[in-house]
Formats: sequence, structure tokens, C-alpha cells
Amino acid sequence: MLTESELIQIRRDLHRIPELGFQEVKTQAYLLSFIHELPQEHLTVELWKTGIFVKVDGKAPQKTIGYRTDIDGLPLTEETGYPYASEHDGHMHACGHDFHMTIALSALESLAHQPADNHVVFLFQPAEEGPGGAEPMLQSEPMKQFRPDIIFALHIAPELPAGVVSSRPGLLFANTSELFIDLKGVGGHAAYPHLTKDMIVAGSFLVTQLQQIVARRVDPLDSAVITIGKITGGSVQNIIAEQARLEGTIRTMSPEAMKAVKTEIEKVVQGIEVAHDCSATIDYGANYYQVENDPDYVEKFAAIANDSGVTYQEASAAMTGEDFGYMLKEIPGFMFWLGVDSQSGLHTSRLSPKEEALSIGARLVVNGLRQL
Ligand SMILES: CC(=O)N[C@@H](CCC[C@H](N)C(=O)O)C(=O)O
Repeated sequence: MLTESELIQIRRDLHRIPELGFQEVKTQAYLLSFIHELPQEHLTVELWKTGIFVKVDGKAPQKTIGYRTDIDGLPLTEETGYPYASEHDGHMHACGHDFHMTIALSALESLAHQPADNHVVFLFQPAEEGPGGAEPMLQSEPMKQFRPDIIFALHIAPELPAGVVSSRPGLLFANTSELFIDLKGVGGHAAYPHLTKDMIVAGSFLVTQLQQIVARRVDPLDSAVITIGKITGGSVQNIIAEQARLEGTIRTMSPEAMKAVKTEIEKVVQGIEVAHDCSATIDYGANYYQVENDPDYVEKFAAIANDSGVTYQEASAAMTGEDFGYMLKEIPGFMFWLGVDSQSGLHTSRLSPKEEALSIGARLVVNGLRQL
């Protein structure tokens, strides 16, 4: 096992070089340099785009256990003030993938020195934040050779203390779909609105009407989220905007609910086109399938956690998304939250996970890989 200070050093090295999905070139090179330093006799390594598959042959294999880590960062400017803050302007590991990778490398190091009974496959997966690497990695040529019988993964949880992990049988994370709506009208002089089709006004109505879908079209005992995170449009204060663009995300508890919410969005957008005499296009971008945990493996994992000196708690389902859901759709397994005790949450510029959680996660993952 790597020491605490080795884990921290790796995490900080990776924290400095966040890269967006399918651009993880330095990250892949860093991971490969670590992997190449390990004893190679039990390892098979294969590259896939900016990702990596690594198989560790087992001593008396009956099955293959998979472990997946995501490797990409987010388009966000870091404000932690860390001496080891991101060296890539406007990019940050603000979702913990630096932690995820470090823990995977530590487990790999342990198994490369002392293999498990079963075969173990590590998937270093690009583009979790978008456009989604899990689904194409699952369908890739190398996956035919590396495909595991069981798979698991973790995600850091800022709100949980270090030393606590949580998960649940069944649905852990939501179905997600990105949402991009482009509106096109007629621009003109700010003093002559009657001669224009103002897309700032149309876009503003659209944002509020989209909220009505969750409030008035979704069963209150079911759940959904429509968030518009970004609006752009117009050029200056005294010109009526010809164009506006809304960017957001949809979250639901089932694929059926996702389909129904999208139908409602399309109706609302058609209404805006009529009411504001404009044209609109909708693009759903990347879509992720729900993370559905296998109850038997969650139960086994909870016992392994408790035996490893880590407190296991039952989680609630969350509206976060994860393209790992595609892997769990085809391969039984689970995902769990690893407590890292950060005041600032996921996708914030001050996310500050406690590094003591690295060794806890590393110990637990390697125990899972040896015992599941
Ligand atoms: C764990 C986490 O935060 N995951 C992301 C996944 C992004 C999905 C996609 N790009 C979207 O925005 O819909 C999340 O935002 O939940």
C-alpha cells in the first residue's frame, strides 16, 4: 500500500493538471508513468482514447472484478488558494476525480505487488462530466478483453465526515440529460420593440415556464429537476437581442420520467415559438442512465466497510448524475459515497476534500477488490 504522504503527493500532482473530457492527455501520461513503475508480471495495460484499462491477473481466478475511476476535470476557475492549485486556467478538479484516481492507483499498486485471488480490472475512464466516456468505453474493442463480471466505483461526498461511507440498494443517482435551447427572433433598436422579436423576453418567459413542469406536471411523489445554469443572448444594453441560448440539465428518478419531462419541455418551447413569434431548437446533449446498485453487492460492501474500520451509513438517492450508470446497467455492482468533509460542495471553486480520506478510500477499495 502507498503511504499517506505518497497518496497526498499523487493527489496534489493530479490536482494541478485538470483537463476536460477526452482531453486528459497529461492526466493519462501521469497515470501511465505511475503504472509503468509497478511490477509488470501480472499486468496487462491497454489505452482507449484518453483512458486506460489495466488488468491484474488473479492467483486463483473464478471471476473478474472491475473498478472504475473517472479522470476528467471541470471548466471552473479554482479559488481554494492551495499552493498546489490548478495550473490550467479555468479548469479545476472540482468533483473529486483527483481523489478518485489516486485511490484507484493505490489499489492498483497494492494488487500489482500482491495479486488478489480473482482477476481485477481497473478502468480509468475519461469524460464523466461530459460528453460521457462510460458508454463508449463499455462498447469499445478493449472492453471485450477486459469486461468484468462485477464492477464498483466511488464518489467523494463533501457532506460526510472522513471515515464514513454510504450507499444504498437500488437507485443511488438520477437519470440526467443536458439541455440546450437556442431561440432566434428579430433584433433591433431598444426604442422600437414593436418592430422586433425580443429573445431576452422570450428566454425569460421560457425559464419560468420550464419551472412549471416540475411544479405542475411531475407527480409530487416522484421527483424531477430542471436547472438552467447559463443564459446568453444579446450584445449591448440598447439593442434588442435577436438570439438567446439557455443551457441546463434535467434530472429524473426513472428513464420514463425523463421521456415525459422532455415531452413537456418540447410543448413549452413550441408555446414560446408561437407566443413570441420566434424559432427554437432543442439539443439534449449528453444523457446519463441512472446509477442502480445491486442490493447483494451493497450488502457485502457494507460488511467489508465495517470490517475495514470504516463506518457504513445508508444513503438517500441523489439527483446527481454519473455515467457509471451505463456500466451498472450491463454489469452488476454498485457505487458508494466516500466522506471527505469539505465545507464547499461538489462543482464549487472552493471544494477542499480532507486528504485523510485518501488512505481510508484506498484501504476500502483494495479490501473490496480482494473480498467481493
Ligand atoms: C457527480 C456529478 O456531479 N455528476 C455530474 C454529471 C454531469 C451530467 C451532465 N453533464 C449534465 O449536466 O446533465 C452532475 O452534474 O451531476
